[in-house]
Amino acid sequence: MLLKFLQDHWRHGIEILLLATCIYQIYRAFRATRGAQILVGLGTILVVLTLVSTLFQFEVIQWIITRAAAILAFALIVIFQPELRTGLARLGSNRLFSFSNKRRLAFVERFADAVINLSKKRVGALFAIQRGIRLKDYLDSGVVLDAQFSPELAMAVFYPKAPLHDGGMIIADDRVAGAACVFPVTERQMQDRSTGLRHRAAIGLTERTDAIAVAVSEETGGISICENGVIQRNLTEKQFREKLAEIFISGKSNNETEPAPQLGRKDPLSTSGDSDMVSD
Ligand SMILES: Nc1ncnc2c1ncn2[C@@H]1O[C@H](COP(=O)(O)OP(=O)(O)OP(=O)(O)O)[C@@H](O)[C@H]1O
Repeated sequence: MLLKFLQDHWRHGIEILLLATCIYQIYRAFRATRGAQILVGLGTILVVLTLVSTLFQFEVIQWIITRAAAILAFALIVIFQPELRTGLARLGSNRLFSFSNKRRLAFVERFADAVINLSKKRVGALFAIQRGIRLKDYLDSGVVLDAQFSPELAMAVFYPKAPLHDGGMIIADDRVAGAACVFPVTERQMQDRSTGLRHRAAIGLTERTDAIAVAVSEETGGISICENGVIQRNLTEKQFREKLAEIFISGKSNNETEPAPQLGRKDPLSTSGDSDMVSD
């Protein structure tokens, strides 16, 4: 009986699985974009209208829906062109870092040390770490460096009176690609009205790309990490190291919460001990 059912319907099963995977991947790629809510709203209206008109046989509404569908599809492509670009770029990106595991581990240690030192000294900073999607357009807005990343270099760049402190640093393949880069600021309304431009730029960049953004607040020393347009603010030193390990070493996305290996806590620039971050 069960065998017969499987024989008759295995194609449908695979079809449903394929469709569900596609819809989920498209949803994942577009969910952080500006037009996602509008699309969901429009889709819901269309589905409800179609169901109601079919159920009650409202012929005029059915006629309008069929005629309008093609025009609507074309209009949506034009209206949501920026979102489509972002979404398709995310879809094509493998979200992996192109450098080897060993180099990645060494970089994560150095990067964590750098951010924690900046935080302790309350030096404001913004980093973007490139993954699958290239950040070339944003690099063009700043100054190209192509240098080995080190906590000392990060401190020198973001030191308040340094010429390159304004803007963000782009890190690609564990090297500093450039600094003083301008990132796109999110257009979303923030629940927390105190979220300034640095943090909005971190959110904006990760909405449009698969990069990881890290911001250090000049005001409070708070460390924030941003992935897929979702910001986690005021992380403690331990939380920050764990989050980095989760992203770089276990390769988890920001919704997956399995504990990650903890990184070391050496602190080459700081004179103080291993205390946790100052929070807002
Ligand atoms: N679009 C942007 N791209 C990159 N960096 C930016 C951008 N906008 C602002 N910044 C950087 O952020 C700095 C501080 O901006 P602002 O004070 O509004 O941010 P904030 O989120 O309140 O951060 P903080 O807590 O450090 O004050 C600016 O001096 C500039 O260096």
